[in-house]
Amino acid sequence: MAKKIGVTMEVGNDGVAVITISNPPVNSLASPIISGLKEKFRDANQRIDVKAIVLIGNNGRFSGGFDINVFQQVHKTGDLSLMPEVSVELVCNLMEDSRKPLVAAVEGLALGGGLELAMACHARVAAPKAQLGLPELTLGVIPGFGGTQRLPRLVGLAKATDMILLSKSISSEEGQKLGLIDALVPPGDVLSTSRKWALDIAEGRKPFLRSLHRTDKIGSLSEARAILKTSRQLAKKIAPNMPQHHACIEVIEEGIIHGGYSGVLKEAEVFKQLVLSDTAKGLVHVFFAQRATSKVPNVTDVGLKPRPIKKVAVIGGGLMGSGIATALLLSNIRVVLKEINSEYLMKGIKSVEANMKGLVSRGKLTQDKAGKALSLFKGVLDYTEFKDVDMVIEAVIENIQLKQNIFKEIEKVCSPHCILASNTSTIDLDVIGEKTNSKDRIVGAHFFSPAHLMPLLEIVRSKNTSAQVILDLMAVGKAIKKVPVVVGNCIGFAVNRTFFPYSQAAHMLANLGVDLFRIDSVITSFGLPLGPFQLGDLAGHGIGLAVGPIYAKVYGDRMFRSPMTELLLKSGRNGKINGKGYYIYEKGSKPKPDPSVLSVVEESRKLTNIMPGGKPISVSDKEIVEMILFPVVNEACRVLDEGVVIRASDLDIASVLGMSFPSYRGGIVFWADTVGPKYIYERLKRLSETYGSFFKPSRYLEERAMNGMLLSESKSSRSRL
Ligand SMILES: C[C@H](O)CC(=O)SCCNC(=O)CCNC(=O)[C@H](O)C(C)(C)COP(=O)(O)OP(=O)(O)OC[C@H]1O[C@@H](n2cnc3c(N)ncnc32)[C@H](O)[C@@H]1OP(=O)(O)O
Ligand SMILES: NC(=O)c1ccc[n+]([C@@H]2O[C@H](COP(=O)([O-])OP(=O)(O)OC[C@H]3O[C@@H](n4cnc5c(N)ncnc54)[C@H](O)[C@@H]3O)[C@@H](O)[C@H]2O)c1
Repeated sequence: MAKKIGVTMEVGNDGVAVITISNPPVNSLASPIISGLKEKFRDANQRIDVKAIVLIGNNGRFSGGFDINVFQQVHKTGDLSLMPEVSVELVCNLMEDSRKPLVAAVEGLALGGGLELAMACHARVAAPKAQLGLPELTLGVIPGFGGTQRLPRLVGLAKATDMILLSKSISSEEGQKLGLIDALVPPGDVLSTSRKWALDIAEGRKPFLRSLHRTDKIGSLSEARAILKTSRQLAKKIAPNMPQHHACIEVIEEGIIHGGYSGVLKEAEVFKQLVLSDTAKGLVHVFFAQRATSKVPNVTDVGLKPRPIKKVAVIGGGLMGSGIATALLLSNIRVVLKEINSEYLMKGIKSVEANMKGLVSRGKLTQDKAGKALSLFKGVLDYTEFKDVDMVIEAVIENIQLKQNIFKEIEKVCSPHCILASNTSTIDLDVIGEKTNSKDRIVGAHFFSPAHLMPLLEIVRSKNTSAQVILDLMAVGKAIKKVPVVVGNCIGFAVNRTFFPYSQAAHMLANLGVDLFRIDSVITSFGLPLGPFQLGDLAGHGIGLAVGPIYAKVYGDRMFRSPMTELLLKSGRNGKINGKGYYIYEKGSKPKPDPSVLSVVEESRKLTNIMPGGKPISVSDKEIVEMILFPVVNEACRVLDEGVVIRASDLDIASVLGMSFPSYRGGIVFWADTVGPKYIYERLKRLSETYGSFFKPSRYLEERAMNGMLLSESKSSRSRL
């Protein structure tokens, strides 16, 4: 059925014109909606039978804001004229300055431009639990329909800057306490109350308030300056590489000093500059890339329905199993946790409890909800409880035989519809399921540590996994608030495989004489939260040593073998776990670079002996970024070439959510396309001539560079999924 897009107006016998936005699913403000709104407001203002106006969104959602597809079109074409003029003509002239009162009837959500339209009305009536916010900064822009000026005037400057800079939405209940919402009424009464409110304003029983004209919540100039100073410090901390946070504060300040209308004009100007920034391009790409992961050919488009998953068994209560159990419990899924003996079981149960406690102490979970989640949890030492579980997630130590035996056992005790998932990081799923007759039910559920916090879930599909099982796991992933990305079966899957050259390149640079703390600092300035050495400390060097040979077996032709990890472990440094790695870890303080680790580095340098002429190489910060991240791009090319991901943007999302690659750079492939495949190819070629095959450009990269194609272009990519 075609989507019904448009704006309608109906005038009732009471003289109230109800203007309705219809653009499923979120009533986004696409161009026809904006022109429709202009037309209807003009019409309502001219008609003598209209005394007052109510603005509402169709199907219980006010509006999800400006149509983000338009940003994407502007990015593709560079044509800013695609952005309609809204903030003055529609929002100020036709709405806020209208002679007839205007009330917003807010249901479901009012986000971005949606909330901005509501704030231009003369009152707001809302249903309970509606979501209100200005999330524009997450898209690399600032609110552009007057939100930077009206929100501070309605809720106060401190709260408004907090909501805008952190893109935090609030509920309509909180909105009412703050003064953003004038009345909170049951869902069925929103429209009737709004009509009455609009008439009350028209007939002088309620005040005719124009948000932009208000000053009562702004405070004195010195108070405002103090708040903006704190906001600038916050922006520097949370978004050092992004322009929109600072730009937004400047725009808010303009309105404080020179008045709201002046602020609106500056807002429109800055908004247009930011739409074309690289940051906006990256973040808008990530917005759509994340949603695209829900579309899996032959899985989500063949009429299958996800089956309900109510009870899950987790085998292994170590680091991963306890995190996975926590994530499931938090979404009200019953969990049985199986361990090998009561001591380990108690440890696993305590870890789950500690995870919950951590969330409560950080204000992310109420004590009540934690208690409810734990009431769904049971520890076991045998398979009795497995007979009625809908899914098993195996998270025992990385041992092929052990996993094979476990799958053989659970196949016998679980029901024939039960999904059999493994959280393995490195073992081929076909091998894990080798001893079973249920290969279609075997699937990888690859979580990232800590599993209850990290947002990515790689769903690993073997050649036998059924579409129904993939769909069910996608639904569970969403239910536990992860972003599921379906990937193919290979060593390292999509994320760990793409990023295995990350630490190896760092080791090569360190062995070439570059200071390892400088490497970490250059990479964090680029935007990754941890440099490769600190990341190694966090994961634990024992894991690095165990996994190395597995990768070497398959990708040996492009590995840099460094003795540094082994030397590090020999010197008693296993990273954060034992308080000592490249950095020193002390409770309550930030990791400190440990100068005494340099003797380990020196020893490694002697053994590898790769410094040209025995002297440290001299490299710029830019070269460090390239030498570390271009090999990652090179591996990403192989992942695309082999069809390990369905589309390039899936790898972008996986890199952002699994490796914390900066979202404002759009993910690993998007960033590489911004830099240019030809440039990356030429740099890698030069590097491979100097430093060997670790840097050798892949065939896919070479082809794209030679043909002037982007890495993300799908022409020759062959998905194996
Ligand atoms: C000038 C102004 O100041 C500028 C702006 O207003 S910029 C826009 C500000 N608004 C936003 O950032 C809100 C973005 N949207 C969201 O956060 C969420 O989509 C939501 C909370 C509205 C709904 O979430 P949810 O129900 O989980 O649905 P979700 O899957 O995200 O979206 C449903 C569909 O609507 C689309 N959509 C959501 N918001 C959209 C928007 N503002 N524009 C265009 N499409 C949008 C999604 O792309 C998705 O499309 P698909 O089905 O084809 O993949
Ligand atoms: N550590 C990570 O960052 C990470 C990330 C993703 C995936 N993984 C994978 O997750 C799995 C578990 O890793 P981990 O780091 O949690 O290991 P871990 O050593 O912390 O925990 C493993 C647990 O499994 C238990 N166990 C062993 N045999 C068992 C059996 N027969 N029945 C029940 N319990 C049994 C052990 O007692 C132990 O508590 C591995 O396959 C690993 O590759 C690890």
